[in-house]
Amino acid sequence: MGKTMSEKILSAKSGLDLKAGDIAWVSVDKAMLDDILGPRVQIAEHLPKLSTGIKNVDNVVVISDHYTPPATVKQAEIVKFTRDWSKEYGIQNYYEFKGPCHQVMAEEGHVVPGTVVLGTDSHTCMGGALGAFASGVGSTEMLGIISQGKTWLKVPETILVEWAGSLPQYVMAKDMVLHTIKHIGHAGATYKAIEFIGDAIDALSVDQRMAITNMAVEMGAKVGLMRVDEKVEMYLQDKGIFSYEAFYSDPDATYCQVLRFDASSLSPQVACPHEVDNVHDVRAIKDKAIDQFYLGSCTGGRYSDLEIAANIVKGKKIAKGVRFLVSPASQSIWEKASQSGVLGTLAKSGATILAPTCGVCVGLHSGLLAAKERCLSTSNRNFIGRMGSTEAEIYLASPATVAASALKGIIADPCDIKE
Ligand SMILES: CC(C)[C@H](C(=O)O)[C@@H](O)C(=O)O
Ligand code: SF4
Repeated sequence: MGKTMSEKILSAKSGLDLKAGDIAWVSVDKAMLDDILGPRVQIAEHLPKLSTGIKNVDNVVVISDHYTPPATVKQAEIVKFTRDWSKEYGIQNYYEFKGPCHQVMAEEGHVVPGTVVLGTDSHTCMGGALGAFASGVGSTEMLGIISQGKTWLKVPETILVEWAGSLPQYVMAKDMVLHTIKHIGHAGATYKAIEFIGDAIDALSVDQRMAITNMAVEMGAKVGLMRVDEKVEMYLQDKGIFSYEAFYSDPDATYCQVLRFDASSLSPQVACPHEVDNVHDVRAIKDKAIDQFYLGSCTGGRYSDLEIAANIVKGKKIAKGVRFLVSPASQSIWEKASQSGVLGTLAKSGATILAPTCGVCVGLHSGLLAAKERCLSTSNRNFIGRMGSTEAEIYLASPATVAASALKGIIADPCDIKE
């Protein structure tokens, strides 16, 4: 009987012939610790008690991203602690102020097809766009991983999601994943793998594919996987990565569920307060007044996100009285968007450009919402209190929808744009 990508990757990393449901010790190729759930939580305290220390520091990546730039002394202390801990243990792969960890992991070449990448952040699953078994784990589990170089995992069953057809103009990958979440639900894929295939997936850039795998966890999924194709190969070559073993699901692999969608008939989607699966067509919600628009995060702050937003606002001004915050998902995206003029176009429209950070997305600093305010955001979570006041409302949408809406100060359908 054929195997899925998950079964093949975990079989290779365990040395066993595994199938969905099996539990096995699996070697971990890259362990990512972020500043919020990394060293400062149990790990620094208990690691010295383990005779092993860190099994292989080359496999450990530490990224300060939630508290950078620090907005309080406490946050600065956490970043300093994370930095000092990494230095004490000789960890070369330490990054700070570079942007959200998942974007940094991909950009710095730490996510490789056919490998197991585990991180102390739930959106680690974004790495599945590069054909890696990438997933979030807790701090205690991470302590075991860095000291043993392995962990035990149950091989997940796989839900196959096929997106056929081709996206209409201004309909994006974010709309595809919001529509998928609407059908599967915020817990419908608990401990499953979701494999995304189809012409509309293949047509996406790697940047855009990452918006989809990033939100696999918003359906409860362990991993979100996509095939390694020539676009992924080019992305990796650009990072100097040429040798790896990519795995592909067999034609006769077994799936626990198969969902098929048509991208050609998809319209812009929006997740309404206060659940990520409270998804509706924008045209059913539009005209709702919005106070703050946010273009950023590891879900919607990549270059192609900024570029489509800049193309929409070019030569225009955002609505009076609203805020349009833009935070590139990494330092290198910031540089590229600065050099290309994309950031300048956004700024000229009235956007406020912020440093690459998690802060706005997770309500730790920058862009906090006051009571009764509404935010339309390209990020991935909209639960109560996520971005500031518990009396604020957060709507999740694509970069095109956020940009088109910022021009009007209300939720607007980008497909209504007159060229
Ligand atoms: C690390 C943690 C605070 C959280 C996560 O694990 O995803 C955060 O990054 C988020 O997006 O909610
Ligand atoms: S940008 Fe948001 S979703 Fe991504 S890692 Fe940071 S806090 Fe989490």
